[in-house]
Amino acid sequence: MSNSNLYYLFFLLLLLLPLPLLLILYLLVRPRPVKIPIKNRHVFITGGSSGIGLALAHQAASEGARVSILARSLDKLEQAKQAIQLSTGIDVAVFAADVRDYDAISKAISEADPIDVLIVNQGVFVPQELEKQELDEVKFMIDVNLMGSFHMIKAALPSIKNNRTDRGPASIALMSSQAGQVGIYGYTAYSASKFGLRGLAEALQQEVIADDIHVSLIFPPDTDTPGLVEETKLRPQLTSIIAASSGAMKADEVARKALSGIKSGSFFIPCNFEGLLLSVATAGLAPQRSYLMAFVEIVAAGISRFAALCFQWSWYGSIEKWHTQNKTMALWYQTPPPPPTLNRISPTLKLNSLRCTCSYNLSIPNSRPTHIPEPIFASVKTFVPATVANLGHGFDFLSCAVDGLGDFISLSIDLSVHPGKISITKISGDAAGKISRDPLSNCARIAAIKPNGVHVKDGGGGVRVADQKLLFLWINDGSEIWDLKVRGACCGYEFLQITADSYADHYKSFEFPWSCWKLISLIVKVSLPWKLKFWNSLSLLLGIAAMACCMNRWIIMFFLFPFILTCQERNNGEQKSLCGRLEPFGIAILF
Ligand SMILES: NC(=O)C1=CN([C@@H]2O[C@H](COP(=O)(O)OP(=O)(O)OC[C@H]3O[C@@H](n4cnc5c(N)ncnc54)[C@H](OP(=O)(O)O)[C@@H]3O)[C@@H](O)[C@H]2O)C=CC1
Ligand SMILES: CCCCCCCCCCCCCCCC(=O)[C@@H](N)CO
Repeated sequence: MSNSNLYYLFFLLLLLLPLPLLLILYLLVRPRPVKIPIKNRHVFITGGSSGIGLALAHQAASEGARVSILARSLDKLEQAKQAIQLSTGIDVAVFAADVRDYDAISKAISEADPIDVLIVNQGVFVPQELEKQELDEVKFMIDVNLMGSFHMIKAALPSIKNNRTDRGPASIALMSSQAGQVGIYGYTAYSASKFGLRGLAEALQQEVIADDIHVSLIFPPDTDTPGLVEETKLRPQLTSIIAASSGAMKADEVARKALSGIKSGSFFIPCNFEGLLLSVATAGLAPQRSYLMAFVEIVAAGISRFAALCFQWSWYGSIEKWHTQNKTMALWYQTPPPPPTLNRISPTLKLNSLRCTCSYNLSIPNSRPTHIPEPIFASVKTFVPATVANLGHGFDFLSCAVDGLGDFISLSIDLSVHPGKISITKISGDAAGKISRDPLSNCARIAAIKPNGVHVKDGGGGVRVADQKLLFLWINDGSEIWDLKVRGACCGYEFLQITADSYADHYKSFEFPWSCWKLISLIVKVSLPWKLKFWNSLSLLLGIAAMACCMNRWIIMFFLFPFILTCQERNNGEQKSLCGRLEPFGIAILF
């Protein structure tokens, strides 16, 4: 066979290579694919009175299933029942029982119809570092999330198995969490309880496959539920930071994904894109019914491990950053800084804006730690009310600090409050669009200042210069210049609004090279005739086009290289054909 044919064969093979693998996987995957209908079948949902469980109950009912829900509080169950009745017209059976009480749930199950789809969804989550967490709380999570699931399944199995062959395939779905696929800071107990469910599910699937029962594990990310609202109040900051790696979802969306996963009998049910990545990365020895997913798992194995390592790199980075900041914060509080001094450098003329501003340069003695703590807030919006609420007795002023990155916060002060006190009526923050999902990189923040004027809270500091009737704030490293704009007077303090200019921004206009450059560009702008500008732009465009052409050729050469060689061979070494003529050029570019 000639060389050129070999090349074609090679490319053909490259295209066809996946097909045999797909065929093998199609024959290989176990357990076999299955469809689990829910219409007219009995779906039993634990924790069905709130959040994800409630959303599941709603959807199952609206798809024509007979639904039962179980939870501890009868009140919440009744409310859920009414809500579902209202929206779907379907009557839901309710069972009040605690999953930790085996007898109570056995009784509930004996009263319920035979179960076709059991969704073990109840769960509790109290995030806390293990060192700080009470053992009672650890036990509580393991008891409800893991032991509770054992109780439910063991109690329900006879009801699920009963006459199964006449009733079609059944499902046992367990509500895990993405924190049940990867350990997350602050979730030692929670993650353990959810990882436990995976072992339970993998083993159980082998035990019940002969009874046509199909096990699913659902892995939601943070989901907007009453449970999550409670959880976020207690969450360590690092837990929030790391959990934010996966986008938050609505309970309805999670329920939709979960239900469709259950109906298709999937063993792993991820709920969002990050969840899909996680499921691929943690596939391990889990059963897989879908040959397509098995194919993805095999092909993406290497790259998903790489992605996982990137995530770990970023998480450990956040943890390190957080600890550094905490250490500095502690040091900061130990050594109260000497009061900063205020030097007026005003008025100054800014070349770039031709604006006359009155600036104060606040110099801070070097006795403080040089690394300035940066408080970490989830976002200005969520932080602000919390700060106001946390303002302890003795703080008579709450103000805001802005770093040099263009963040901006505005306050409204209640002028009717009598002198000596300031009452803030509104605070709004805008970190110039820079509020990111990583709170560590957010800079806008609030400082509360005690009457003696030098106390620092949350990394801010302030000084009251009584005779100038001015209250000044510094927050960052002291190298910044703050512009104070006097907009009104209140309680003897003569400002309402602070805007900040960063050091760099402020001085940019005075630095020689910068001014010089500005001057030149101004001259060029004003004096360059339009014709010249036109030819300039044209030559630039031509340059870009030429570059693009080169790039293209490079890419073409790269892919066509083997073909070019074949062409050359076909021409008996004479470089007559187009390919032949291009070849030396291609080689030149390639090397
Ligand atoms: N929300 C989230 O961000 C995520 C949640 N999950 C998991 O999803 C599941 C549901 O969470 P979510 O909807 O947020 O939680 P909610 O707190 O909103 O609802 C929990 C449900 O479980 C019930 N429940 C709690 N403890 C028991 C118990 N001991 N016995 C019986 N029922 C109980 C509750 O009712 P009652 O209090 O009346 O007993 C309620 O119906 C949990 O397993 C959770 O771990 C997974 C990933 C993310
Ligand atoms: C290839 C690798 C991809 C990696 C993606 C990583 C994403 C991990 C995020 C984990 C989020 C955990 C949320 C737990 C939510 C939860 O269960 C609590 N709210 C309690 O209910």
